[in-house]
Amino acid sequence: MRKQVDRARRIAAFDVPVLVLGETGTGKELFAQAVHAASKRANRPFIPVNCGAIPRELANAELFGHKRGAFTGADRDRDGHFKAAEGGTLFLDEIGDLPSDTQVRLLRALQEKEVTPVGASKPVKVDVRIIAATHRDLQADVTAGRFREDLFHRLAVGIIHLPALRERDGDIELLIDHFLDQLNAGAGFEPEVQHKKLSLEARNFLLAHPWPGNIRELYHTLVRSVIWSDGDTITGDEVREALLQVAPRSQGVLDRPLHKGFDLQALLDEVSRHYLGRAMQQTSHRKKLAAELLGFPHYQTLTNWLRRFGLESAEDKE
Ligand SMILES: Nc1ncnc2c1ncn2[C@@H]1O[C@H](COP(=O)(O)OP(=O)(O)OP(=O)(O)O)[C@@H](O)[C@H]1O
Repeated sequence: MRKQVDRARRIAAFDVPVLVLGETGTGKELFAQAVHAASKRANRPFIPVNCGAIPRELANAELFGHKRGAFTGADRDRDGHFKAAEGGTLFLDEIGDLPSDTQVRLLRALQEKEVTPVGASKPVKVDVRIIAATHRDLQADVTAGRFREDLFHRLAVGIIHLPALRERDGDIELLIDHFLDQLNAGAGFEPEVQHKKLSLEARNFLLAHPWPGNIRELYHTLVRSVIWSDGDTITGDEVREALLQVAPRSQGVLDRPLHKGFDLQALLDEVSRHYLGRAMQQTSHRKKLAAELLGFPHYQTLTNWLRRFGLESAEDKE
């Protein structure tokens, strides 16, 4: 984590695109804001955009703007997010969700420093720094042909890789104390000052949890613990109750309705893909360890499966 903070500091000083990778809730947006705040663009706008939330057919118009009459419903000229971020930073979250023609336009914007609004005949100059982020394995998306390789390299000039909370030995405890202090000091609650502490059991439970939702999940679990606990000492049971368990997506594979069009092979592929991805992530892409975790007798088997599912990544090691 320290290495990534150091990297962010250095990158901030150079006006290059940045790609922030990390699971959900690891602090990608917070890092993007920090890079912006430490850059020479600090007093210009920081515009966050969630690419995953834009309907595919509107992606170009949302980002680059459109002219009146460019499509049904375009009743006037509209500026896009690029224009809004002029002179500042555009934070493109979930960049992996952008449709391929928008990826082409974005690459052009990065290379030529100009964008063409939908329906316009001439490009306009823009001065915007792009910070992109994704929780997906973008390198695997490139290998599988879902994300443009040229755009990936262009964005990854400044690359920051945020570790999952469970990989940050010792930091969970620091964050627990930090958030608890914040909540005790008020943080918008009534009564304004509290003296909530964690029992040893509660603390040990929090330290042992794998935190798939990372820092966001830890923070909200603590908020619920503080609100729900009766006394000044938060008990193990209260913390357990405050932790909202989200069932992993693979759960329920045995309960899918059997109907016409049911595709057993697709379901098996979904499960395989899920566990392959998890094994690679958990072993920091060390294939021998991942093969062992998955119970493959030979590690070549894993290599074959990764290829089959387009999950090979430049980070893979023996
Ligand atoms: N180092 C940190 N210290 C304190 N709070 C943090 C830290 N990192 C992240 N957070 C908090 O955790 C929450 C999630 O952070 P953020 O939104 O930056 O994550 P993200 O990786 O962009 O998530 P997503 O991929 O879901 O958009 C925010 O409330 C943020 O303030």
